[in-house]
Amino acid sequence: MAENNLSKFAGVYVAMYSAYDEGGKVDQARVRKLARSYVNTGVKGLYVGGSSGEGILQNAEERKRVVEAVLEEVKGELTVIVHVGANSTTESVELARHAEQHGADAISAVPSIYYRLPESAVETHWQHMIDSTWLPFIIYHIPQTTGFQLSAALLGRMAGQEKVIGVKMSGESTFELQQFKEIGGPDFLVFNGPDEQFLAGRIMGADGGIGGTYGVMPELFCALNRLYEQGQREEAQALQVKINRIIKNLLSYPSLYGACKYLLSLRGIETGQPRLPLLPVQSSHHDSLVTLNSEIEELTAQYAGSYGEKS
Ligand SMILES: CC(=O)N[C@H](C=O)[C@@H](O)[C@H](O)[C@H](O)CO
Ligand SMILES: CC(=O)C(=O)O
Repeated sequence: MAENNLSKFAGVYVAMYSAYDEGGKVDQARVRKLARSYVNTGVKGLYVGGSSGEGILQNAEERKRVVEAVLEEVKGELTVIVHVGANSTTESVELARHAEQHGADAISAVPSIYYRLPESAVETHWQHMIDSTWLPFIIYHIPQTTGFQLSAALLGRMAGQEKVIGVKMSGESTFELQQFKEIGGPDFLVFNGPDEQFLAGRIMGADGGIGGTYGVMPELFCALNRLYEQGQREEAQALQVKINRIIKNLLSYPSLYGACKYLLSLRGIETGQPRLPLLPVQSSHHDSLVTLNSEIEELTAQYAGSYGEKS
């Protein structure tokens, strides 16, 4: 099994936003349209219900409706990883079983948040999810938001299980990323989290990336990934710099997701507003986002010429 994991799962994954109607309810038709828009961009798959997907701001029924819509739309065309982490273990297990029943390719989870849990509690939490399905499991490590530091010892114990195939490394240290790869071994997948460091993460051993801003520029991240794989270091670095100007711009709005969702709406893909407490974009920001959208589209067209074909 282990050898196939790398080829089955390595690659670029959009951490997909959720889509709501104008009243803020999960809108399955909109979710499907958004998921469909990523087919043929070159991405390997979708990561559903994570940070960008606002899974922790939704109740279990809403999360299930998002997952069902994505899987009905793109199952078999894109690899779908479902984030099932919820604060209670029971709810996480329920979501894990649901993801399996509906044909997800893998599940993933953050630790339970709010309580400052000892490592043994987080381990138990994850273990219940792992044991509840036959699906591969990917740890979601994002210490700057969860406060949980994944130790080398716990990672080692987790990676030693056949079902635990990888870690999404959203911490900012590429040294730690490299250590995770070393602990997990060559067949253990490490996904780069910080989009701003995609290239750095790949150089230090990441097998791909899962990121929120990929959702508004998937082709650019696929181009970056290909430049890295083809050994075109200077071109890859130049593209990462251009991408980072876009990300820096996106991070200047009241919420990153509000800005990204507005960009999508400019392309005819309506996903509603982010959920409070994540702030919506304000009308005073519309003009600058229209300009940013044109910049992204120009850059995408530029790179489509030389690197846009799916390899
Ligand atoms: C902290 C956080 O949410 N990190 C995300 C995932 O790892 C990234 O995709 C960022 O949203 C992105 O790098 C923009 O800073
Ligand atoms: C960014 C990311 O990976 C997430 O939104 O889950």
